Amino acid sequence: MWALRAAVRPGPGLCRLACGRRLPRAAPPPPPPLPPPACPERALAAFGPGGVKGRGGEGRDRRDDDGPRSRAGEQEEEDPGDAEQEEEEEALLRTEPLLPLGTQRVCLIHPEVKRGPEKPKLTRAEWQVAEAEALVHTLDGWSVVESMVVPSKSPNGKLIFGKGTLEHLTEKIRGTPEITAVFLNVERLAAPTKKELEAAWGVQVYDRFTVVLHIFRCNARTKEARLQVALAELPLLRSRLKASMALLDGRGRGSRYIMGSGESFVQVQQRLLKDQEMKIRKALERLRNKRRLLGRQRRRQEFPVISVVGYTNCGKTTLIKALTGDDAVQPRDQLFATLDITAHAGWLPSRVAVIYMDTIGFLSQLPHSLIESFSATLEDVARSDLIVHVRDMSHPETELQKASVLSTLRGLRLPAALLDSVLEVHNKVDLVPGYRPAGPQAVAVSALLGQGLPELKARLEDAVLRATGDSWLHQEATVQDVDVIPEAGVADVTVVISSSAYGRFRKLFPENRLRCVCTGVSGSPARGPARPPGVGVSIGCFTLAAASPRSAPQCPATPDCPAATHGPPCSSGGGNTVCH
Ligand SMILES: Nc1nc2c(ncn2[C@@H]2O[C@H](COP(=O)(O)OP(=O)(O)OP(=O)(O)O)[C@@H](O)[C@H]2O)c(=O)[nH]1
Ligand SMILES: [Mg+2]
Repeated sequence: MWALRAAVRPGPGLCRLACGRRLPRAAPPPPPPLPPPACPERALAAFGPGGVKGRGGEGRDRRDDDGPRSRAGEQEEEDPGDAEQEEEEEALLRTEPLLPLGTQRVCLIHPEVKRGPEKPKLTRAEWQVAEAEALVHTLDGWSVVESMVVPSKSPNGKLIFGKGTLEHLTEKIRGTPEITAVFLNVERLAAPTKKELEAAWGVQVYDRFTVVLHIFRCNARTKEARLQVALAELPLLRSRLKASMALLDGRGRGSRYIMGSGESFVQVQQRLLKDQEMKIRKALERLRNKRRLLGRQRRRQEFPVISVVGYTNCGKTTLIKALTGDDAVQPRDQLFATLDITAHAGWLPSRVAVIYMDTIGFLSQLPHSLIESFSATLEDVARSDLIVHVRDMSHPETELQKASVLSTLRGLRLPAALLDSVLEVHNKVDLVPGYRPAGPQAVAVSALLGQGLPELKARLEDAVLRATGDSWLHQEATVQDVDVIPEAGVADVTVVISSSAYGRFRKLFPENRLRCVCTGVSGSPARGPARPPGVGVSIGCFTLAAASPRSAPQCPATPDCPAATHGPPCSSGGGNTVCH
């Protein structure tokens, strides 16, 4: 199994870093130009079903992405027991489109609340219109022919417009034959309101929920994301059922029983939807359990994980592409291009291998059921070592976007330390001439042009080391030598450390992948050149998966030191032990 080769950045800065919770991975001093990870896909094999992108891009038409890039996914497919489940899960996914295919010329109506508690803060109507237009443009063949901001007292109520406004709108829409549909920029339209407006305007009327859901449906590729969309769609199906029920009732046919079953048509439909919901939830739970399991494997492999979050279209994927050099990653200028959490291997300056997690973008007023169904996907964010919050500094609503992202992050109930250590990356500064971040907390970059990346990488490294406690040995001991053994997937770090510090080290990192192999007493080593007496203990650290500390037999000479599987047996004396 591949493992991290090196992790500790040499230099005085490390001494300041506090001790953390993970095993240090040491790196050889002055790092040579960095090669890409020798086997990143193996490293990435620990990622969830369909959630792995070793080298690969994104594309809305690539529904088979669960496969080749996800080793975990491949394994699942190989298991014949899974075939039946896969079939069942496929059956739960609806295929008919939510919105009509082909060209649509849309009239965008944005109801604006001018005062009162429903008046949105930190934003302006024209920005909200711009975002709604971007949503429409995300749809293939859809364009906006007319955008209108219309006063409204209660955009989310049953009566969105006053009588006069409604008449004016009806006249406008009916008098513009190019308009084939209306996008009413409200979160959800009640079924009767939708019906009423469609009858008045003579075209289909869509709300934000339906449009966003449709985009999600188009962009979801992994099974989990697709099932999440299917779950989020259920309220829509229920309200459609309600509407058709009202219609049937109007004709006096709503309560007719089917073939003596004791259930009316509507009751049958409701039951089927309930069954459907239960099955989707079960299937999602199955997939999530797999993802959690794989997440645990990933943590065992000790790769620091950096989650890249931010408002949709802020440049998350572009940044990951720039940081990893993965040419196959395909950022796209559209909202919700990324819907599945994907993992990408990269290297920090001192050859610390890290995993970047690309995440779904946030959106203000994201429909509730969508947030709910996708929140599990964001579980991975909660388990990362560091969160990078990417912001589009060229966007007029950048502050609102930040507020929206932070409120979503807070809703994820992240560990306080993780939330406090969020690193802000101010992106797209090439579009804001002379931009300087206000405080030292943020790093300004242009992911597209590669500006500011060296500083960002250095900051990431500091933050990762701080978070993972990699600095421990550098702080508490003197690192003398680092011997990287790539074929074994380990690094052998020799340090000089006092017995008491060594004891603390073993206490602090009981679950680590470290294996120390004792070879002799300092001053009279069993192997290698003599060391000055009283210097301390040299520890050979075998990082990551290749070592299996739990199964290693105990060293006969030093009870707290697992014995070597190679090299001479260790010995101790004079209060010191020499280990390799
Ligand atoms: N000018 C400029 N454009 C950028 C920069 N970074 C990203 N972009 C552009 O912004 C658009 C969106 O980039 P993505 O990386 O797909 O954004 P994202 O945050 O991953 O978007 P979603 O996955 O949809 O949430 C693309 O057209 C990028 O080329 C930058 O630094 N400067
Ligand atoms: Mg993206």
